Amino acid sequence: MTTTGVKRVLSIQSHVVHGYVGNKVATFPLQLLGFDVDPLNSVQFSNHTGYNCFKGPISTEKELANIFEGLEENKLLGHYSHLLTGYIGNPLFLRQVGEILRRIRIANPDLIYVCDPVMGDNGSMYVPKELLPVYRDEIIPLADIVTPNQYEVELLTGKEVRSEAAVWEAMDWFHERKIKTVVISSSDLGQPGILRAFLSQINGPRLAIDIPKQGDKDLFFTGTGDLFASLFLAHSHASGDVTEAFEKTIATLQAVIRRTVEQMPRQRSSGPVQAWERELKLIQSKSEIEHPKVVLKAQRLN
Ligand SMILES: Nc1ncnc2c1ncn2[C@@H]1O[C@H](COP(=O)(O)OP(=O)(O)O)[C@@H](O)[C@H]1O
Ligand SMILES: Cc1ncc(COP(=O)(O)O)c(C=O)c1O
Repeated sequence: MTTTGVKRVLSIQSHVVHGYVGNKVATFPLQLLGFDVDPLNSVQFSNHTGYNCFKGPISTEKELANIFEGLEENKLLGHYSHLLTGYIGNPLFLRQVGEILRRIRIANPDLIYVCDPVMGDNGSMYVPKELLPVYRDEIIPLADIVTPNQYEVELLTGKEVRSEAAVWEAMDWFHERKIKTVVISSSDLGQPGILRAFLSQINGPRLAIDIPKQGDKDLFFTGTGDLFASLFLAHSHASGDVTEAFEKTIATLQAVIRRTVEQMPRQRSSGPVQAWERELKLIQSKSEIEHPKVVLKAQRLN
């Protein structure tokens, strides 16, 4: 089956009952941007792992193989234009994703694999450390597009990334593994109040966007990386122009975060912001997902 003109994503990520991370944050934007989404849940948690506690099952590789068998026996694999993977909580499940990818690529050699190697943020891992070698040695080399954050780049390359020169060196680490497009969704390179996002393409542009940090200094958001990956998948498919895809992705993220900050139930002075108060105002941002207004432009660096 040919997937020319088909927009259908198999999205293997977390499901949370409350809040917006993983498949809960990726599905709505992809659907609004015209994609059929087939969510396959790697875990089913009560809420994301940044709350005081989280409960719920982590899927096993056997459960994944079983669901996949159903798709395969019904000859549905050729229907996918994209595979998107995010939060996965078990190394054997992740290894099974590699096997699934090989089988979907047999059915559709044009499949685009977008890998968000979700492992942690700000210097700490929130998945078992055994996932790192599986991502690094088995899964990342199979990807077309990767969207790590700064910390995940450091884990994968085994090198500190604290300067722009180090960013480009890290980009080459990915390109040497034949990954065409690498997007570092955010980095803190020491410029106060600024997050810098980077994009590099083999035989293509090297881009950076400076993002003024929204919210108080120590306020942070969860699900933004997952939202980034889903939006970038959609916009890069819609436009052959990777600069436009990068700018639109950041534009929507900024609008969602702005609304989230503005609609926080109470002011920062009344104690630390609770995890539920920081949940992204995703549904309320429908219009900015459909029609991103680009304010922050990309700088071309090559
Ligand atoms: N405090 C913030 N202010 C403005 N933008 C932010 C902020 N936090 C995250 N973002 C947006 O979210 C995107 C994803 O970044 P980030 O959340 O750091 O990724 P990850 O969740 O993978 O660590 C960034 O490109 C940026 O557009
Ligand atoms: C269950 C789950 N999925 C996904 C994520 C990834 O979130 P982010 O998009 O902020 O990287 C997290 C982070 O805490 C999580 O707990």
